[in-house]
Amino acid sequence: MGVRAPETLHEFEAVARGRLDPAHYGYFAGGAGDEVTLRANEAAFGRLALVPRVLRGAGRPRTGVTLPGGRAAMPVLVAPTAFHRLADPEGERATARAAAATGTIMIVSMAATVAVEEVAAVAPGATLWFQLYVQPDMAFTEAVVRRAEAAGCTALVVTVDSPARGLRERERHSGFHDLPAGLCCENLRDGGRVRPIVMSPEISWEHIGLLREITALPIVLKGILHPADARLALDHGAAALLVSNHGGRQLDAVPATIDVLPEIVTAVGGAVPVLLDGGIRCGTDVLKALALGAAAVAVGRPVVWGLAAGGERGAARVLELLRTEVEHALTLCGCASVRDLEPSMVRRSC
Ligand SMILES: Cc1cc2nc3c(=O)[nH]c(=O)nc-3n(C[C@H](O)[C@H](O)[C@H](O)COP(=O)(O)O)c2cc1C
Ligand SMILES: O=C(O)C(=O)c1ccccc1
Repeated sequence: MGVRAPETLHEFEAVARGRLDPAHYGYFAGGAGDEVTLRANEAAFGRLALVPRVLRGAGRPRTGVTLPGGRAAMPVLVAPTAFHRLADPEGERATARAAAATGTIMIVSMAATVAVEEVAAVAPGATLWFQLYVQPDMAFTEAVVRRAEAAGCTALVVTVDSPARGLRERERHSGFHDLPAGLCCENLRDGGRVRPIVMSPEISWEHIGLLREITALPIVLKGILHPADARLALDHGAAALLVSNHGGRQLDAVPATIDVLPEIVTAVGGAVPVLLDGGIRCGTDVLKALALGAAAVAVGRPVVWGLAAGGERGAARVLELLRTEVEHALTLCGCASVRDLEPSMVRRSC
């Protein structure tokens, strides 16, 4: 039997599933509650159609984008996901090298299993942003921010959809409870111990104000779904917003991200870039989000599937697949760059 290399993101998931410990697969794949939102993210893209333009003589499209935290060669970033060493022994080192090879930005999770300094050191060509859960102990939060700055991260992505952890049945049933011995959240080391990540309902806009004073890094707020919060984010000095429902892992029954994107884009009114993650599984999904006003998107699980299927090469292949699919779809839509996409090129198909 010939073993063909995976050629789509869904094929990468199938290969990863076969290679991962079932408990770890359950952790990566699962969502919260009945997984309504998890399914909705992908399904909502399926209900949208692209309407191409013709005869524009656009030439070979440029896929690059410029964002507050730097430039990316394609409008697809690596979303922050925890625990990459469960998928591959090199963990986040491999992911960062894959991101560097594709010329895109990796958002390093606060819950990474390799320290941010080491991720930066082994992937010198990578542009890294750091994802932060604000910890109630602001002195410790500041220490983590300083580490990210010193490691060379160029933006701070503050996750705001997690005042508590989502209730994840699949994770529980598949038997994932904790990291195995030898692995820990390296960015939470504090002297001789590793602190647990606290998801606190006490975190408020005041903390975002404090962060603004602590750091000069651009702050991206991740997990905005309500237009009123998008406006508050602008008032509090956010440099960009990331429309996200945490891949359906926090509150179940929230809308698919692509369905709320237009409202958020309208509320922001061009003041800052709006990014989106959740359910992006191919190049045309990327074009749909960009046409509806996203400046870029991010992918979470697909990168983990690449990593589990083939380490650094697998993760790089997933990102390269997306890059070529985006370039090809732009060509077929008559676009010279991502800036030529506009809302009239997307319609509901059912
Ligand atoms: C296994 C896993 C771990 C995640 N860990 C984090 C995290 O540490 N911090 C964070 O802000 N978001 C985390 N997320 C959410 C992702 O950043 C992102 O919002 C989501 O995965 C996007 O959906 P997608 O997987 O459909 O692309 C995680 C998601 C997954 C699947
Ligand atoms: O699993 C997650 O989605 C996540 O965000 C997380 C947060 C802290 C530790 C581990 C994972």
